[in-house]
Amino acid sequence: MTLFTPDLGPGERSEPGPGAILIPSWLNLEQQEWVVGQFRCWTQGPVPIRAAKVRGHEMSVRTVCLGWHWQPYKYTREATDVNGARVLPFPDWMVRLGRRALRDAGYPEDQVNAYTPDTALVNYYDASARLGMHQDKDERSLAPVVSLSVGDDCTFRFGNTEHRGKPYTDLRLRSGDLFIFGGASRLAYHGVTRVHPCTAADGCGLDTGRINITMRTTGLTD
Ligand SMILES: O=C(O)CCC(=O)C(=O)O
Ligand SMILES: [Fe+2]
Repeated sequence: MTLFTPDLGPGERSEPGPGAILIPSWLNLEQQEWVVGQFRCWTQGPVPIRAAKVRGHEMSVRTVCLGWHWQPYKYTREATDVNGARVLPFPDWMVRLGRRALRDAGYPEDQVNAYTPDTALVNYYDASARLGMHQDKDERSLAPVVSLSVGDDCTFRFGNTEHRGKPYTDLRLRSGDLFIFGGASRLAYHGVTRVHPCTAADGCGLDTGRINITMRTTGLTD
């Protein structure tokens, strides 16, 4: 296991894998707190936050979706595995935020402007939640996935595109960090091996646990 611990200042970009970009403290505390406020609204419904079931087993992570509802192996407009309600729309501000993420990561302006994510998976991890190694491949588009974290730190395992095993790199994602799965890393295996309780930045808006938002492009039309 390698531990990727670049000595990065806030906002400094690094590339832990080809096309994978990490920018620490990309969101400031005020923005983090605002995102947490949005999260609290999203969890109120119409589709409540829930633990998805993968092959009959509840995940330890709980998820609420925007734009399209993710259930293992597919996206639907209605949360047919929860209460049948239509998920909240994908907010315009999140499209703008996604574009700013790509711009700050160094993407060319034409790709920045073309970036139009249409779904977000918003995960909540309590202190014991984990996410096994997987690829984000239920989307038909290979547009980059933009990930934002708020709250407690986690150990994020960033692997290879072939299988769940080594080589992988363990890196610490902290409150406010931006991570992008693009280019050759778009289909890299990844997971969360642990959450580090009581490490959240003071003032981030979340007392316990961790929120992660991944915005994605489904490639689907109604
Ligand atoms: O929580 C994270 O940092 C990653 C989340 C993730 O991989 C997913 O929702 O597919
Ligand atoms: Fe993922």
